[in-house]
Amino acid sequence: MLELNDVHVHYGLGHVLQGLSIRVGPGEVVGLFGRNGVGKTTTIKAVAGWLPLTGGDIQFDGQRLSGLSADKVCRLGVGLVPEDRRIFPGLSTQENLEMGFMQGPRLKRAEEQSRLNDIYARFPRLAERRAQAGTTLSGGEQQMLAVARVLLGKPRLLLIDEPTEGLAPMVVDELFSVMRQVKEQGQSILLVEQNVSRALTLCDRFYALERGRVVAEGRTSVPGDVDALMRAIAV
Ligand SMILES: Nc1ncnc2c1ncn2[C@@H]1O[C@H](COP(=O)(O)OP(=O)(O)OP(=O)(O)O)[C@@H](O)[C@H]1O
Repeated sequence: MLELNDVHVHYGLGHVLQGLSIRVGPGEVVGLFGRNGVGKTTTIKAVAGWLPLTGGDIQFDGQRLSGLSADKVCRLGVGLVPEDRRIFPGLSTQENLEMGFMQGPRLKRAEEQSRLNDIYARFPRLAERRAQAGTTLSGGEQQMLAVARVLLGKPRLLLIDEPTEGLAPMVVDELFSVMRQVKEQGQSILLVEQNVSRALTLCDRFYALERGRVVAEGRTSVPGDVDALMRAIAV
């Protein structure tokens, strides 16, 4: 479904992704792990069309993503939940959610309403706070809002960057349960997460990165693969 082939990304002279090749299959949850600064966020941003490639290519369902704008990538069914959540100041929770419709194909008002109702049923705390300014929600609620906003567009692939960073254990549980539901509905996820052991309970497969390249990969169901991952990312 998603395929990165020999991808290179530079920030000026900094060669951050140095020939990265990974893939995500339909319905799969794939973890991207590694120490700070190895290029995980850069990978997510490159897929989402936020950063240009300096080499290689990215395919999604047989279509070339590299070179497309972030907007076009989104319309093809790739939803990004960025690390910094991007809650719009001055907008209510509901208005923040509705921004999720701006990026996808144009929908009839009735379809938008029905998707909003589904989201509020799944995220009752957002329903209770629909009129509250998005930036005044708690960290956990803001993260739920960022995930819910992307889910409104019904992407086939979600890119989720460190969703649980700085959140209380109960909120982390909730987020993992939301991601599990997403998986059960057949949507794919490429997940960057510092809480590796927790992420492994959700992921089907994983990659470990080191200096912008894959140094280990495998399946969570294979203990030897997990051991190799843990060795690769040990500090
Ligand atoms: N806008 C930028 N300009 C210059 N260098 C950057 C920029 N963004 C990231 N980098 C550098 O690129 C490298 C990879 O960063 P990236 O954010 O992809 O790492 P990461 O694996 O996601 O790390 P972390 O776990 O700390 O978020 C780092 O050395 C970082 O300092």
